[in-house]
Amino acid sequence: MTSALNDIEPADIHLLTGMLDTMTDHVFLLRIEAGRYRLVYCNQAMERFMNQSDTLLCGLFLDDIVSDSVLYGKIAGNYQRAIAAGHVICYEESTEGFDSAPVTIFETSVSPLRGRDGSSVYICGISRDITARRDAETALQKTNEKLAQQLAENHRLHEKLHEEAMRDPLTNLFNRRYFLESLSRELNRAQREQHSVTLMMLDIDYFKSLNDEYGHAVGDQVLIEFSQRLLEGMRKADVVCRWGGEEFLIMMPGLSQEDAYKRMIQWREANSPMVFRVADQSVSIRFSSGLATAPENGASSDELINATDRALYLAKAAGRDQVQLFG
Ligand SMILES: Nc1nc2c(ncn2[C@@H]2O[C@H](COP(=O)(O)OP(=O)(O)OP(=O)(O)O)[C@@H](O)[C@H]2O)c(=O)[nH]1
Repeated sequence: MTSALNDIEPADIHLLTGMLDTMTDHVFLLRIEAGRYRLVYCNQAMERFMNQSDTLLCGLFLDDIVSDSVLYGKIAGNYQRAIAAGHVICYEESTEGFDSAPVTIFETSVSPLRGRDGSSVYICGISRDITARRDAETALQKTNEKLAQQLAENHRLHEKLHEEAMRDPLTNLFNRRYFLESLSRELNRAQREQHSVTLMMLDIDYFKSLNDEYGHAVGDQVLIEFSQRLLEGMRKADVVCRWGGEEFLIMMPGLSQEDAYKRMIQWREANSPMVFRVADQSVSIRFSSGLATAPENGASSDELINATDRALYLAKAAGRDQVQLFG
C-alpha cells in the first residue's frame, strides 16, 4: 500500500482526490489547530452535502461550518474519543441541528493521524449515509409490531371462540358438549384412581307456569340467577352445566352418593324455595333433583346420565321439591 503510494508523484495527487470524488461516502480530513478543527480536505460528495452556498468548505473551521452548538459538541466529542483511544472508532450520528441539509443518519468511522512533522494531529473520517437503511429497519420494525399485535388479537379471538363453544349463551354455564367431554374424562380417571363420581340433575318445578305468569324474559332472568346460585353452591372441582331448558346437570368428582346427598340436602335447606327479585317482582321457585353415582349406578357416561335422569323422574313423580337417589 505504502509502496504503491510512493509511485504517485506529488503533482499527481489529483489521481487520489479524483478517486475519492467517485465515492458516495463522505471522506474528510481535519487538522487540530489550537483546539479547533480545520477542514483541510473533503471529497465532492461531502462538499455537495454540506455546502449549500457555493463557498469552498476546505480551509474553514468546523465551528464555522456547524453553527449548532449541540451538534458541534457531539461531533467534537467523538473526535476527542478517537484521539483518546488512539485508533479508529465507529459510531452513528445524525445531522439534526445542521439546518442546510435534510436530517441524515451517518455511520462514521474516524481515526486520529499524525502529520509529517510528528506534532500536528489530524482526524481522518469516512461517513456513510444509512438513512434509507434506518428507515427500512424502522418500517420493518413497525410492520413486525403490527403483525405481533394482529397475532395477539387472533389468539384472543381464538380463545374467545373456544370459550364460547363450551358455554351456554344465556347462563354462561358449561354446555352439554363440554359436560360430556369432561364426564368421559372424569369417569376414566375415576376408574383408574378408584374413586366415585356423582351426578346431580336439577329441574325447576313448574317452570312453564312461571313463564306463562311472568313472561319469557323474566323466565330467562330466573334461569340466569338460578345458575349463579348453583355455581356459588358448588365446589371448584364440580362441573355445572345447563343440560337444556330448565334442566341442569352437575358432576361432582370424588364425591360418594352419600356425601353428595348430604351436601344437596344442606344446599336445599338454604336455597329452597329460591326467591328472586326480577323486574320489580318477587319470583319464587322450587326444584327437584336426582342423584346417581359411578361406578355403582352406571360406569359409562350414558348409563350414569340415564340413572341420574331416572332419579330426577322419581323426585318429580313423588311430588317435586325434593332430592331422590337412583335405585
Ligand atoms: N324463559 C325461558 N323458558 C324456557 C327456556 N328453555 C325452556 N323453557 C321453558 O321451560 C318450560 C319447561 O316446561 P316443562 O318441560 O313442561 O316443565 P315444567 O313446567 O317445569 O314442569 P315440571 O318440570 O314437570 O315441573 C317450557 O315452557 C319451555 O318453554 C329458556 O331458555 N327461557
